[in-house]
Amino acid sequence: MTEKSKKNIKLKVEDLTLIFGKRKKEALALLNKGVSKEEILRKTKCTVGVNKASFEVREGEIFVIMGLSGSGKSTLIRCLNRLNEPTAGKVFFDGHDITREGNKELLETRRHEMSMVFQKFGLLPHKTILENAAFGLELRGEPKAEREKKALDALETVGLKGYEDQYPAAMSGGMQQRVGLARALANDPAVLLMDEAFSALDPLIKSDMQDELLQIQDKLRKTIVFITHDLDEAIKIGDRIVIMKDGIIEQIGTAEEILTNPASEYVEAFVEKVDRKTIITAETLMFNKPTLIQLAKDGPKGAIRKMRTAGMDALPVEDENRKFLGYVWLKDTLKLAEAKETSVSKALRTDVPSVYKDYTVEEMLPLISNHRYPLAVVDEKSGKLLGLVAQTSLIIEATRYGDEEVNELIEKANDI
Ligand SMILES: Nc1ncnc2c1ncn2[C@@H]1O[C@H](COP(=O)(O)OP(=O)(O)OP(=O)(O)O)[C@@H](O)[C@H]1O
Repeated sequence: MTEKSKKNIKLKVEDLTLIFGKRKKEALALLNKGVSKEEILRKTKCTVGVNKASFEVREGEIFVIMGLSGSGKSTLIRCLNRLNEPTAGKVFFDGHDITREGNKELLETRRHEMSMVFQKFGLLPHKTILENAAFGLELRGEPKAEREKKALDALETVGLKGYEDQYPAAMSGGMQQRVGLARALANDPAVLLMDEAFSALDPLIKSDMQDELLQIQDKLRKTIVFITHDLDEAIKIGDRIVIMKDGIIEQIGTAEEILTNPASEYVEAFVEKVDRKTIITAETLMFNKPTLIQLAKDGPKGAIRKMRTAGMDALPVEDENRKFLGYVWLKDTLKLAEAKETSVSKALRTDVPSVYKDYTVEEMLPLISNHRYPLAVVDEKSGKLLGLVAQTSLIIEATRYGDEEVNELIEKANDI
């Protein structure tokens, strides 16, 4: 798959279950027999918070846990640093099992390896912004000068340089959350756990914070587990997304994987209203074994044969290194054949747009208006042709679920 899948596994969660209530053992036994959450509540008065969750978080990714209220997201993230004690299952951090750590070891892990950013910021009102940002370091006993230096760096990273001496009450919600983030970053943890960190913010500030987080992530490449009930937020910031319902993981995948291949009716209903244009990419839509013309081998006659067999009046051309060169049209190629030319190079049109595999439908749509052939998808580095995206696929994706632009697009497509 992608580069990311080759990276190290930072967190591994195996069959994690958390049950609230006194009769946990009894409830767990029922759960293992397949009894439902409602039935378990009725029989034992215990609530199943998380039900046999398993997943892996890769180093350097933003892993989003998403679900409606009560689906178990907070319970699950709090199991990762054992703020909630799992009833069953394991949590591995860098290969060692956190669920077996003693109190001292656990405290070390929390202070050094995993920092949490909360929805309600959790700032101390009588401490300055600098002291708040340095608070995690103070807890772990770092000398003042060192912790202040690290806290200042972290404040700069989140765009709060110059505010060090202010107090939280003087800051807006967005700024307070930046301090919360700076405090977590100052610890330089391997993993950031963000529990609905932006949910309390106004929409515009929320969007700014998401952008900010993505920029910070570009630089720092932390492993981030991020909880949200907002699907748009999950799609915007998540490298991969988990969708939870009733404590159970319904699906894990990239936004695109989830959208193109929802694992259940629940997920399908959930993602139904998402604007697919901004998510579906060339990589998903392309057919990757297109008929093409090799400039060094195929003369006009060979090219015409290929076009007729493929039923196309234009085909892409590549050189001997499989680099995409452009297109030839049937009508031009026929003229070359008549003139007994031996190469199609005179018919080659190089002024055609090509796209990379991460281009979204939205980015590709403007390219269809004046070109009648499929769009060439080329490798960003080598220029090799990876595949072609048919214009009809673009239109189908763009117009799914009654998009308003449907008529306009179909008209455009008919014109060309
Ligand atoms: N301390 C608790 N005692 C008993 N049941 C709890 C407790 N905390 C959570 N639950 C229950 O566990 C389930 C999962 O709750 P959790 O708070 O993890 O969901 P959530 O997806 O984070 O929801 P929200 O977005 O509302 O915070 C729910 O059924 C909830 O009622």
